[in-house]
Amino acid sequence: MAVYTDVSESQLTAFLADYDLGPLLSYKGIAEGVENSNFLLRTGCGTFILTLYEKRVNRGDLPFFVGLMEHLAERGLSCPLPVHTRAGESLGELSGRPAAIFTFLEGMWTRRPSAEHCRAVGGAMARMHAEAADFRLHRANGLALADWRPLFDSCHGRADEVEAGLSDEIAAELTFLEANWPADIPRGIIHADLFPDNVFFLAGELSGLIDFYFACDDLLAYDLAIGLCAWCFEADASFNVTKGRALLEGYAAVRPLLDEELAVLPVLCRGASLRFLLTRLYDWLNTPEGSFVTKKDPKEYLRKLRFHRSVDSASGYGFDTERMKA
Ligand SMILES: Nc1ncnc2c1ncn2[C@@H]1O[C@H](COP(=O)(O)OP(=O)(O)O)[C@@H](O)[C@H]1O
Ligand SMILES: N[C@@H](CCOP(=O)(O)O)C(=O)O
Repeated sequence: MAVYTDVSESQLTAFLADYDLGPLLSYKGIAEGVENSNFLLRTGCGTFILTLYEKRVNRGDLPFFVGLMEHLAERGLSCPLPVHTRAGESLGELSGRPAAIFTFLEGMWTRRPSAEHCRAVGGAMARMHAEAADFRLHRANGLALADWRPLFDSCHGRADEVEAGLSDEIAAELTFLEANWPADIPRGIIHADLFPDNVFFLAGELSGLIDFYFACDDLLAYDLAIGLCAWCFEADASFNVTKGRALLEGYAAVRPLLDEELAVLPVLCRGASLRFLLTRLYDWLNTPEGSFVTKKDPKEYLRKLRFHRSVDSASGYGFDTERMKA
């Protein structure tokens, strides 16, 4: 359960006094997510999400995140909208943390993604990339290649507590990625955390995207690599090529992929795996015992990383150039 900061009824009532949302009826911590504290909030005006921003979110980035959600919603992409105070503010302070209230998005995330879910996610990701292209704000990726080594340095001494030899394996992977990371492929604003728990479906249709708090400027195909990692593996760590093909086809139907992007997909997937391996490793070693959060397993991403090392072209992810041209 991700609630790092407690909120008392009197604090919340005082916070809500700036909004036109009617009286507070109830609120409770949400048992999902790992980054921020989220509460399901019911007021006289309906159901909302209250978010208190925690460790990895910089205050200075909040206008980018909130503005991006507003921009995408204006373009017809379904995502939470910040609720404004009577004074027009979308960000405030609650229990010593930056805080905001968002509209509630109907739908549920899927625990068992099918190929059709993957196709829908690919399409939504490509639409997000296209619609965000003219968003006025920018944000460098705070978890890009250059940030992985310092993150590793902060926990490499204890990495072997998770698996023997892990420290050496990560060090070798970092060296490979630093020497082989692509540069000259299309860039833009990416979601950077489009995992199944951040995509809602309702009656079988994709109903919206949430959790834009890693969104940033980066390689568009890196978002696809994150998607392949997050959506297309089975519980036994095998890669499902049918799901991979569906995700890539769903994306390419909206924004065709360049040969240069397809060529570097295996490297981008290795990078995406290492990025989530490292943040999970850091959290695994540093989250205090007794915290109200379900820690995510770093070894899941070690297994994914090892798979990507065996792939040498986009066809290994199911991409079929002839089929896409047909
Ligand atoms: N706008 C929203 N509408 C409905 N549910 C939401 C909304 N925002 C968050 N949630 C719920 O809160 C959970 C955690 O939100 P998320 O943004 O993923 O948190 P974190 O930033 O901590 O990862 C989601 O899995 C979802 O159940
Ligand atoms: N998706 C990341 C962790 C970030 O969690 P989220 O709740 O913000 O999606 C992972 O799986 O490691």
